[in-house]
Amino acid sequence: MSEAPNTISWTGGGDGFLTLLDQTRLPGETAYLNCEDVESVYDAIKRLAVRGAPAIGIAAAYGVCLATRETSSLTEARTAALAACDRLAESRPTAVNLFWALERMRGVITAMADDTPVVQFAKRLAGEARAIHDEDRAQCAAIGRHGAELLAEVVPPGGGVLTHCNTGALATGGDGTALAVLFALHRARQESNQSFTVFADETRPLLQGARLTMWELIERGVPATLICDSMAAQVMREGRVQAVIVGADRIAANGDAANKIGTYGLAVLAKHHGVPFYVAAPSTTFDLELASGDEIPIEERAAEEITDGFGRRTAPEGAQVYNPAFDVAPAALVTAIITERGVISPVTGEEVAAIVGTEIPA
Ligand SMILES: CSC[C@H]1O[C@H](OP(=O)(O)O)[C@H](O)[C@@H]1O
Repeated sequence: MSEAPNTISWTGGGDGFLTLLDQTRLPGETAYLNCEDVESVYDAIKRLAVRGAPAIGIAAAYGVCLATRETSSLTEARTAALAACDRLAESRPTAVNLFWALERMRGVITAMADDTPVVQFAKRLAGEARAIHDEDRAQCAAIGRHGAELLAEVVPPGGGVLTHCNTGALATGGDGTALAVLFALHRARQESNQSFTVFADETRPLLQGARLTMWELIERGVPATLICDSMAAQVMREGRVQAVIVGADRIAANGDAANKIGTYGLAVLAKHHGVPFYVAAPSTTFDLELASGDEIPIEERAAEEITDGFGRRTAPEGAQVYNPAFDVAPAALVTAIITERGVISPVTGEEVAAIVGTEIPA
């Protein structure tokens, strides 16, 4: 089983640079982007060269560190870093991890004493970005542990688990969220040869499932079957799936979870077929200021992602297109939310508050 891909890495100290595995080139090419300014990080997030709620936050945190290059005074460095936070916050609207990470960087920027040398300021920023990265890595491992324990009771030997989009090492600073659970369950079952199959939805329009999840699962030796999004109902009806597990980009205080478009439909299908539906996400994906999923901003993306999705135009000129990148699974359809702090079940505002209502580490 090969190691996790090097999705995001920072080279150097305060004057370092960010390297991103360009996910738009996978699985055919393993290509890296070296980012030395804020705008290149903004662009990488915008076009999903780096993607996935936790990974977006981590990349943005490192992006803020790039703002201090070419500055010679603390005032100049602080102004540039705060402007970087504002710019990176404009990249994508739904994944709350982006805004959580930027708020954390703003806290460091504003707390810095006025007589701090620029070199020390830059070093402190890089240290905070690295801490955000390291914390997410540990959160992924904990989500994997909690989730594998839960799914071990639900997925029999030779059973199946369906997942949507990509929630692995490519989407986080560690092994992933939903995929971390599946990697951990696979490791636990390897010794007794009681494996299971992952059914990966291709996840139109950008095919994160076909391109990225299948790549991660194959690389890690996890049995996987690729299906079209439209096949999920049939696969459940045939009894091939004993659980559905997905990630999240923003979870409201009542447990409503926004995730890649198509997730809401899977939650409805799972309910209809009596299949448990799990969401895996770190506490940094919760937005307790939002009472329900109705308040979660849903990103709409370019029509060309649908009309030109296979390298050629597949829809007639002038076709009207609607391309929401996310939808919301209501808490009532979610069996449990698996976090690094434990499992939220039943999914109610009270249970959410009990597990993540405490102070989210700053
Ligand atoms: C571990 S969070 C992954 C989450 O992010 C994905 O969205 P995108 O590929 O647009 O960044 C999708 O919603 C995944 O569940």
